[in-house]
Amino acid sequence: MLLEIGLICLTLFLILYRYVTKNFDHWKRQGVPHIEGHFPYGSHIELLTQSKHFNVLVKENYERFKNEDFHGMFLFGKPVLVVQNLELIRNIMVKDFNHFVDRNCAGQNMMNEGGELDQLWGKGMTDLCGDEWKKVRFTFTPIFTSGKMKCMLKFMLEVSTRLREEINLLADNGQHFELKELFGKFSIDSLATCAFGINPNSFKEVDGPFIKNAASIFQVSAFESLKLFSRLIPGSGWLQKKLKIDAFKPKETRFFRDIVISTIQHRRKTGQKANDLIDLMLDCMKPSEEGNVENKDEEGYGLVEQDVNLKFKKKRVELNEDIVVSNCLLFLAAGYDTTGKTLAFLGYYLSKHPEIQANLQEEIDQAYSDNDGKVPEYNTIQELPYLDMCVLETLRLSGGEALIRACTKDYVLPNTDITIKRDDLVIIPGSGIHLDERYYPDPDTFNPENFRKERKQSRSPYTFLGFGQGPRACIGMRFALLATKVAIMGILRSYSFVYSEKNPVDLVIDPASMVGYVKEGLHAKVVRRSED
Ligand code: HEM
Repeated sequence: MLLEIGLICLTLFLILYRYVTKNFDHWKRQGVPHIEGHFPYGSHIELLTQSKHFNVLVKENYERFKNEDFHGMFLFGKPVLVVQNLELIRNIMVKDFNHFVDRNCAGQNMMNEGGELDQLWGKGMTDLCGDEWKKVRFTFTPIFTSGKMKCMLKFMLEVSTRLREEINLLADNGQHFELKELFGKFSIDSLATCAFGINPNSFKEVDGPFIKNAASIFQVSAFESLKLFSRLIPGSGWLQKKLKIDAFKPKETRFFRDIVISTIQHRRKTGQKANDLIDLMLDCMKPSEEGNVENKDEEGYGLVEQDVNLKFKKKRVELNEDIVVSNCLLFLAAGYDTTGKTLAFLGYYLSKHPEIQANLQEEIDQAYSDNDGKVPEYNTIQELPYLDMCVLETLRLSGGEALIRACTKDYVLPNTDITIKRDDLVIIPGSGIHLDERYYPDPDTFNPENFRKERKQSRSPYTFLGFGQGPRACIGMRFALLATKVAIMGILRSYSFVYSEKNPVDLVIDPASMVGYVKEGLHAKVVRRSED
C-alpha cells in the first residue's frame, strides 16, 4: 500500500514538475534577455516566501534590463514579457488594445475558481474578460464622469469635516500618528458615504467592523497567497470550485457583500434615492437599446490616453445583481487602500518638504479667498495647478505598479520577430518607469515641478502610470483625485504636517500589502498654522 501511495505521489510530482518547467526555455528560444525559471516558483522565490513586494522585484529587474526594450521572466511556469520601451507600451495599452483586452489569461482567472465568494470577486471589473468586461465597463463609465463627481463633492465634504475634527484633536495632543491609519478612515468613510449613503463613523468607532474589515482585505498573508497560487496547479482550481473553497478573505468579503445587498434591497423597498453610486448603478441595471456604442472618456486630465474607443455591439442585456454587488465590493476595495496610501504619502512628503507645503497652502488659501472664504467649486478643486502637481508627484514616487495584461489574440511585437501568443502575460513595469532618471531627473526626490505643464508635455504620457493607461485604466481616477484633493485642502487650510523622527530612514515596502505600503508605516504630527 505504502509503495502504491509513494508511486502516486511521485507521478503527481513529475506531472507538476513537467507542467511548471515545460516552458522554461521559452525566452531562450526567442532570444529574449530574461531571468531564468526555477521549479516551482519561476523567476522569483521571493513571491513564494513573501520576502519582497512584487512591485519592488519588477523595479529591480527594470534596472537590470534598463537598456533593453523588453525582457522575459516566469511566474511559476508562465512566461511573462516585461515591456519597457514606451512606444511598445503605447501599442499594448492603447493602439493595439484589442490584442490585450484582459488581465487574466483564459482558464487562469484564479478568482473564478473558488467558492461562491471568490466567484463574486471574479465578476468585478478588474477580473472580467472580453465582451463581458466591455459591457460592464461601458455601463459603469457614466457613473464616474465629472458631472456625477460634482454630485459626490457634498458627500466628500461631509467626511472631510470629520477628518478635520480628528486632525484638530491630534493637533491638541501633539502626538505623532500613523498617516494611513488616519487617511484610511477618511477614504473608507468617503467611499461608504458616496457609494451607499452609509456613515461607518470610522473616526469615532476605531474598532468598528467597517474599518477593521477594510484594513484587512488588502493585507494578504503568505498562507493566503499560497492558497490562491495553488490554483495554478492543474486540476486544483476545478477541485476548489467543486469543494466551494473561498481563498480570498471570505470573512471580510461576506461582511461587505451583505452590506451591499441590504442597501440594494432597502433602496428597492423604499424607493428612496440618494443619488449616490449605488443609485447610479441600480439605474444601470435597466435594459438599454441595442446599437453601436462608444466609450469615450471625458477630459481625463491628460493623464490617461484612451484613443481606442470601445466600439462593439451592445446586446440588450441587463446587468444582473451579482455584477452590481461584485462591482460595489470592488469599488470599496479598489478605492480604500489606494486613496488612503496616496494621502498618507502626500502627508509624509509635505512634512519632509515644508517649503513645498507652504507653496501649496498659499494656493489653497487663494482658492478659498477667491470664493469668499467658502470651499471652492468642483472645477476649481480639480484644477488647482500646484495641488494637482503635488498629488501626481506623490503617485509617481509612491505609486508605480506592475500593470498586467493578458494577450487575447496572437500579436507580433512591432519591429521584432517576437510573437506574443494568446494567453501569454505582459507586464508594464510602472514601478521602474516612475523612477527612471531619463524621464524624471533626480527620481527619488519629491519634486512637484516634474508635473509642471511644460515638463509634463515634454515627456511621453506613458512615463506616468499611476492610474494605468488605455481603456483599462482606473475607472475611479476622477473620484480618487477629488477625494485626495478635498481631504488635503481641508487640512492644509488650517494645519501643517510636521515631520516625525519615528519614520524609518529607508522606506521598506511591505510584501503583504497589496497596494505596496510601507512596512513600518509613515508618521507625522500636525500643528495649527496659527501656531506655526
Ligand atoms: C489614488 C487612488 C487610486 C489609484 C492610485 C488607482 C490605481 C489604479 C490602477 C493603477 C489600475 C490599473 C490600471 C491598468 O491596468 O491600466 C486601476 C484599476 C481600477 N481601479 Fe483604481 N485607483 C485608485 C482609486 C480607485 C477608486 C476610488 C476606484 C473606484 C471607486 C477604483 C476602481 C478601479 C477599477 C474598477 C479598476 C479596474 C478597471 C478595469 O479593469 O476596467 N480605483 N486603479
